Amino acid sequence: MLRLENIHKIFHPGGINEKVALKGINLFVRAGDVVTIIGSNGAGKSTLLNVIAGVYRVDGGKVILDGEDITHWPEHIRAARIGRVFQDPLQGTAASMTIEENLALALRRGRSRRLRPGITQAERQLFKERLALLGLGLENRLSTRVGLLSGGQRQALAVLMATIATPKILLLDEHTAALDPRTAATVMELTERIIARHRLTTLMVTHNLAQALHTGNRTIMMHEGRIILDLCGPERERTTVADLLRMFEQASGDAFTYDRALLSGS
Ligand SMILES: Nc1ncnc2c1ncn2[C@@H]1O[C@H](COP(=O)(O)OP(=O)(O)OP(=O)(O)O)[C@@H](O)[C@H]1O
Repeated sequence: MLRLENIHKIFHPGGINEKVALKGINLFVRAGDVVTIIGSNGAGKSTLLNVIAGVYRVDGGKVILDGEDITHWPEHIRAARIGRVFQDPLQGTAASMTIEENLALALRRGRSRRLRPGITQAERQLFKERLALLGLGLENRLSTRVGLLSGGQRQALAVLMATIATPKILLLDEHTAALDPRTAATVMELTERIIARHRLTTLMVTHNLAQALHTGNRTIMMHEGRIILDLCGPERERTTVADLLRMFEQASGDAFTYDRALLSGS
């Protein structure tokens, strides 16, 4: 489904601030895989998602999505195939637009740059059905401006927006990290439900090591621009957070340092 071949990304090449953020990433993600991504600060996790989404051009390597070489496609063209949710609830939704306008934009993303006048009855029905699945009562508030919603409601809407056109791949970049723990748990539960319902191939960056192990079917660990660990199957099932930290130290020769990491849990 997604194949990354020898991806290199260098920021400010040749300058005094040169930073090699990705150093030859090779990754094959099968259709339906839900891969969690963990790693220390500055490991390259967000850069990796940005390279897949087309925010950053690569300095070497290929991005192949569903058999198509999308390495040189611009971000807005990839957007029709790639759903994305960011850490900041303000980033994925437009505050001054209503819930249904946001969903209409998401549904038409990458297809037409114009917002067609009006929203059809069939679209409105679809929005209501999908919003009802969130269980937050938003299906009765289609004309509410998104700026009036809570952070959690807004992030739940962002997940719905990223998935309403059934993307080939869903990219989640610490999308619950800015929420309080209870709201984060609710949004995570909704996210898992949506992924399962549409069997979405997903890459999810998380700072929560326990969550990384119990969400999805595979966990990769990054450090200094490389993938240093790739866990799936029975080996992953047996792995605890303490094992992960030990594995990190063995593979990187470093202590795991991550300012937002949640290390508790098994
Ligand atoms: N736009 C940019 N310009 C210059 N350097 C960048 C840019 N984006 C990221 N970097 C650098 O590239 C490296 C990887 O950053 P990235 O944000 O991908 O790491 P990360 O694993 O997501 O880190 P964290 O979990 O701390 O957010 C870091 O050293 C970072 O400072």
